[in-house]
Order: sequence, then structure tokens, then C-alpha cells
Amino acid sequence: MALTLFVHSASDLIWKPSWRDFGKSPSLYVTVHDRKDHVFKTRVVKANFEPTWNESFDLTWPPPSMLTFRLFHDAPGLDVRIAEAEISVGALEQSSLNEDVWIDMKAPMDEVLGRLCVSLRAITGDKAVEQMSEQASRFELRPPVGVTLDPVATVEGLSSGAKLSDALSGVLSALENIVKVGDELAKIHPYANAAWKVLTSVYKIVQNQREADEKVVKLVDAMTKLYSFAKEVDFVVKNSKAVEETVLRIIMQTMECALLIREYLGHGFMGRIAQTSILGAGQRIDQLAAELLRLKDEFDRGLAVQTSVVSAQILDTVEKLKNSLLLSDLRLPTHPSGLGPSTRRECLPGTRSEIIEHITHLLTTPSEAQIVWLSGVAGSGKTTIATSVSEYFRGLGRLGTFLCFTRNDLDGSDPILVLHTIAYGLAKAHPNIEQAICQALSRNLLEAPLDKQFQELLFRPLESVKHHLIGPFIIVIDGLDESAHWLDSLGNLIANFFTKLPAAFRFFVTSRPHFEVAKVFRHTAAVQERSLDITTEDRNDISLYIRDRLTTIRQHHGLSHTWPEEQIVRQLVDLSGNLFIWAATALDFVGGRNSFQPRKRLQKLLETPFRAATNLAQLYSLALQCAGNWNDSNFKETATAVLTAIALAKVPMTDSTIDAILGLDAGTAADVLEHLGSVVHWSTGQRAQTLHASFGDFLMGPYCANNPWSFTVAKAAKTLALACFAVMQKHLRFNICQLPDSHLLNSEVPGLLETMESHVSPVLMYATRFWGAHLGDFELDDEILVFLRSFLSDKFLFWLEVLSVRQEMASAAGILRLAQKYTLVSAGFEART
Ligand SMILES: Nc1ncnc2c1ncn2[C@@H]1O[C@H](COP(=O)(O)OP(=O)(O)OP(=O)(O)O)[C@@H](O)[C@H]1O
Repeated sequence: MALTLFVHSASDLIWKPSWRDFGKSPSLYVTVHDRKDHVFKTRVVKANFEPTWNESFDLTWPPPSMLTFRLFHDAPGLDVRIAEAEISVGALEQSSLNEDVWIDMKAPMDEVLGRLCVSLRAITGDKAVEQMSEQASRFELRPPVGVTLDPVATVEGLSSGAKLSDALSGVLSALENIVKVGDELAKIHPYANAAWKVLTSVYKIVQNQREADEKVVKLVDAMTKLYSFAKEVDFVVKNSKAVEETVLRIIMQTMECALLIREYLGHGFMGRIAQTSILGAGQRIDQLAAELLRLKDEFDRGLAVQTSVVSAQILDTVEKLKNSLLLSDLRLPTHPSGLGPSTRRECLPGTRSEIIEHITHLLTTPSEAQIVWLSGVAGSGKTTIATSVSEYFRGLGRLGTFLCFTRNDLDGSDPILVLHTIAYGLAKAHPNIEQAICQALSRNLLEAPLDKQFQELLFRPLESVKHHLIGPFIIVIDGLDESAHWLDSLGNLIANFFTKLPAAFRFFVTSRPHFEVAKVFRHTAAVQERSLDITTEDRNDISLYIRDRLTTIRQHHGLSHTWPEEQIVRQLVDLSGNLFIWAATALDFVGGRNSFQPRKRLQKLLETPFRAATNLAQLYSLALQCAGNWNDSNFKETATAVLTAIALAKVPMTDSTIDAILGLDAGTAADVLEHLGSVVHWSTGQRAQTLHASFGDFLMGPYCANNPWSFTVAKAAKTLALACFAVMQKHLRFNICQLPDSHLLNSEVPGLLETMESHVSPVLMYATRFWGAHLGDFELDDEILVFLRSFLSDKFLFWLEVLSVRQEMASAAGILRLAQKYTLVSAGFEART
């Protein structure tokens, strides 16, 4: 915004008799002075006591702080100054922008001799820009702060009172600017305001007192130079705390200077005294001037650093933003709570040192074998080792990504997701990789087939940067066997595609010695296998682990340091047979969250006639038996239902969700879960999940005399399936007969189906599988028949198909097609919607 000043007219003039010597009637004109003494002069209006000029001129930019109006009588051969008025532009701007203002014109003795009508108009848009830049170039203003500094006014060779007052007005104008942005600069504002007031008084004194000491001139000159930052002060200060501090000190110093000048000029607290009598005034002024110049230097340097940091940061931020937008297109796993890598624990310090060292050595040593595969039976400790290996490489900044597969979260092992997660992790691991992958992402590849995506998203980008990287970068994949139906394509992706990547990218894969995995990995030159053989591994690790857990239990329960005896510790080590999950479950049973009597529990454990070491099924049975009174039919029914819900839920559920799904009274599931601490991980209000996958295996394992629980659970699964089906219909408010409600179809159904699928579908699948497989073993009693009939009803088939082909039928049309197929709606239905 630029400003134009209008001088309109004068009135109420007192025409003194002495002036008549210069003419009978006045010939009047007005001069307007800004801080640079750029004078604007109106034309002369003759013989008129109420002259009207209506003339305007553009103020210099940046606008001056004060304007002086002088009324002259144009006498022959002589111009007589009649009266003068002064007003600050800020005051004019605030109180009367675009409005006429009357100001009193006074004689030197403060006598009012008339009134002058002026106004200030704002110019905006192109004209303002033009005017400002024209004036800026006229006064050699540099570009705005943020790039370089912009001096408000550099007054060269200050030598006279007039110029001194100009210089002071420059400082004032700058201070005014700071005062104006006061709200933004809450800390600075009060000081700036005070300094401005003192300086205003100094300015007035200087105006009246024409001659000025050279020292004051020098000081004011230093102040003027210093205030070059003030126009953009809010920008500068808002962007840096350090600069804010400097500005604050500058302002305090200004106050100091203003006070001194005022004193020096004889208008301070000391009253009218000789300048020379101010003790050491000259020296003090020199000091202040030097300090001001130092502050200016500090400010400039601070700003220079700040400016370059800001620009570098802005560039960096823009780049990062761009990249993170591109990377956000990647499909990453949304781990259901409790299933992500962050929930995994590392090995107890001191355990597994040899194997971790061996694996990290293999992964950091260049070799043909790009993949290290660790195989081992369930619960032997693979995930824990994988977590430690990941953390080791994360610490070195060399972890590409850590993928954990679990059978409860099959989506997480979708090969596309795996590919994307690796691309994302590697991009985050190194800026060059990020750049290369983001370039690929800008080519819109994400709908392309898997092999093409591998080629474009990983292979090419990594190839393109391989010479700029010092390897290795490690990708850890835990639980490959848990990827179920993705196993084939994932195995193929890892063994045949990932091995084509540059040698710096190494893979650490763990799995049970699953046949499908072995088929792909064994006999592949790119794979080095290391198996965790619990029968031959040395027992130090498990012994250390058992002792550590026992110490914790002892401390927690305040037991004697002799508990348990060494021989019992050894017995536990033997019983564990090197199987960590056995040791972990046994010690949870003895001293976990729900055990109040570790001594008794330990005794019970040791009394159990384990048929073989590592017999997990027996251990799980023991843990369940001790969880409550199974002879109480109420407890038995609810506990089985709750266990089944936990074992089968795709997404871990809270106790209240379990209550809702099973139609139990609020708090029932929590009561049961309180007793299942050694096999289920749960705390009030949290999601419940089996402590280890092997407990799920146990519950859903083949029915046999050794494991009566699996039959109990299967029976409960059947009930659960029916309960879920009912809940599904009730909660989803989805009555097939109401399909015409297209709003419901379009907006609610896809989301609801998702909820339903995540909680219910595994239950249905399991119940179907189990009862299908055991049909021959059981009499088709009424209950089972009812159950099967419900499974075979059109509605059920519809739901089953809806669940299994959810991807394809995300649209209302898809559901309709299915509904028609099962004759749940008539063929003409589609036309009606
Ligand atoms: N070195 C160790 N230090 C501390 N705890 C361990 C260690 N190894 C295993 N555990 C504990 O033993 C249990 C089983 O370990 P883990 O889950 O790593 O086995 P796994 O071989 O991955 O089993 P699965 O094949 O079923 O996934 C976990 O509770 C884990 O916390």
C-alpha cells in the first residue's frame, strides 16, 4: 500500500497587521516536508483568506514518520512563513485514512493562526507497487528482508541539525514499524513503544535545536544504520528466536541512546545544563555508537545465517513434502494393534549372542548369498532374534525395513504391500534411494502388475543409485510361513526377484521349517540357511532366560533368594528342551500377572507328568485348567466362548467387544480374561490376543485325546459363528429385503463389510472347515443339523461369497449381482435402483 497526501484548503486564518507590510491580502501556498526534506509545494492562491488548493502528491516509500506543513505568504521578493503544523503519518493513517483532517497551524510561539485541511489516501494494487518501486529505486532501497537487508535511510555525512532530524525521523519511522507489529512481538513491543516515545521527544528537540554536536550526529547515524531491518521486522523476528533476542537488545540500546541524547541536548532529567557537564558524555556516546554497530553486525550475521538456514530449510521442506506425498501413495500395512513390529521384544541381553553375531556377520559380508534364512520350530525364538537383528541394523542406520507376518493379518503379507513397504523403508533409509524411488513413483506405477512394479519401483531405482551407496541395507522378514496363501508368490518374489537387486541390499528371512518355504529356499545359491535346532543348541541361553525370569518373579513376590533351588532351575531348563515358548509360558504360569502363589504354581508345574520335554500342549492344558473352575458349567461355557473369540478373531478385540459379539453381560469377558494371563495378553480395556501363535495352534489343532480343548473350542466356534451371524445382521442393520435403500448400499455397506470381515470371517471359515472335516466323526444331532442348515441357507452363502470376494463387490452393483444370484432379490431389481 502506498500513500498519497492531499492538501485541500485553509481556513480561520488570522492575518496579522505586521504582514500587511508585505501586501494587503495574502497570497498563500503550502510546503510539505517529509523526513528527507523532499518538499512539495502547492500553487499560490492569491487574495483569498480561505484558499483552496486541492493538490496532492505521493509520499515517499517507505512513508515518513512525520509530516511538516508550512504556510507561506508569497510577497514580492520575499516568502513569509506564517504558520506551521506537524503531524505523524501514523496518526493520520490510523485516525483518518481517506478522510479530511483539519490541523491547527501555529506560529512559532504556539499561537494558533488558522486551520489546514489535508487527507491521506491509500493507493493499492499495481499503482502502489509501481510507486513504491519507483521510489525505492530513487532512494536506492535494496530488496526486502528475507533475502538481503533493506536500509530505511542511510544518511551520509550527517552534519546539520536538519539532517540529524531526518536521520532521527528514519529511526522513529523504523521504531514505529516495530510498535505497529506489537501484537506479534509481544516481548519486544513494550520496549519498542517506550523507546519510540523517548525518541519522539528527542526528535522534537533536535528539530528546534538546529545545531548539533558531531558526536550526537554520529550516534544517530549509527542508530539509523542499525534500523535498516525494521521494515520487515515481523518477518525476521517471527522466523528466528535468536534474531528476536538481538532485536530486543537493539531496542533497549536505542532507549539508552535516546535517553542519553535527550540528556545531552539539555532536555532530560538533569534539566538544562551544559552539555559538557554530563560526565563522560562524549565517551559514553562513542561507546553506545560502537555497541550499536556491533549489534548491527550481530543482527546481520544472525539474519544471514537465518536467511540461509530458512531458505535451505524451505527448499528441504518442499523437497521432503514432495517426496512424502509421492511415498504416501505406497500401500503400507496397517498392522492391527498389537501385531506390528514395534510390539516385538528383543533377546534378553546375553542370550543368542552367537547366532546374532553370526547372522549380522553374514549380512554385512559381501557374498553371493543375498538372503539369510533362519528356520526353527514354533517358539524356538526366531521372531525375538529377528527383532534383535533389526534393532542392530536400525542402530547403524542400515535397516531397510522390518516386516512381521502373522496369520491373523494376512493383508500384511500381500506381495504388493511387501514390495511397497520395502520401497518405503529403503527410501527412508537413504536420501539417494528416496530420490530415486520418488522419481519412479511420479510415473504412476502403482496399478501395474507385481513384476513391473518390482522392476520400476525397486530394481531400477536401486540400480541407479548403487554406486552412490555404501552397503549393506538390510530387509528383515519375520514369519514367512505365516503368510499362508501368499506364501508361493512371496517366496518367488524373494528368491527370484529380490536376489536381482544390487548386492548392497541383503535379506534376513525367518520361518518355521515349512515345506513350502523350504521348497523355494533350499538349493538356491542366493540363500544361506541357518537353522535353530533346539535339540542341539547349547542350553546356556535358555538357562539364562529362565534364571532371569525367576529372579523377576522372586523380586516381585518378595520370595527368598534361595527360591527356587538350583536343581529345580535345572529341571525347568530340561523341561523347556531349549524351546523358548515353553519356558516363557511356564514362567508366565508360575509368576505371571495372574499368579499370586508362584511357589504353588511351580510345584504344580513340576508335578505334571510331561510326556516329553517341550510338550507345549500339556503346558497349555495345565495353564487352562488352572485358570478357573471348569466343572462350573457357566464358567466353562463363557471361558470357552471368550477363548475361541480371541483365538479366531482376525483383529484382536477388547473385552467389551467380545462381550458384545458373544451377547454376554458387560464385564463377563474381563472376568474370564483375568484368569488367562499365562496364555492371553490382555489388560482392562485393552485388546486381548494369544501370547503366542502356538497357543492358537493348540486351540485349533487337530482333535485328539491329547488335546480335548480343540474340540471344545470348535464347538464354541460353531456357537460363535451363529452368534456372529446374528450380530452381523443386527449390528449392520442390513436387511437384504431393504436393498433398495441405495444410500445405505453406497455409503455404509463397504465400511460395515470391512468391520464384519475382520472380526467374523475367520470364525465362519474355521467353523466351516472344522465341521466339514469332522462330519464323519459325529452324529448329525439336531444341533449340528441346524447349524449346517444355517450355513447352507441362501443368505449364508450370499454372505460367505460377499466376504470372500469383497474386493470385487465393493460397489453396490456387485452386491446386487450376488443378491440376484442367490435369488434374494428379483432380476428386475437393478432397474428399479
Ligand atoms: N532370547 C530371548 N530372550 C528373551 N525372550 C525370548 C528369547 N527368545 C524367545 N523369547 C521368548 O520366547 C517366546 C517365543 O519366542 P518367538 O516368538 O521369538 O519364537 P518363534 O520361533 O518366532 O515362534 P513362531 O515360529 O511361533 O513365531 C516369546 O515369548 C519370546 O519373548
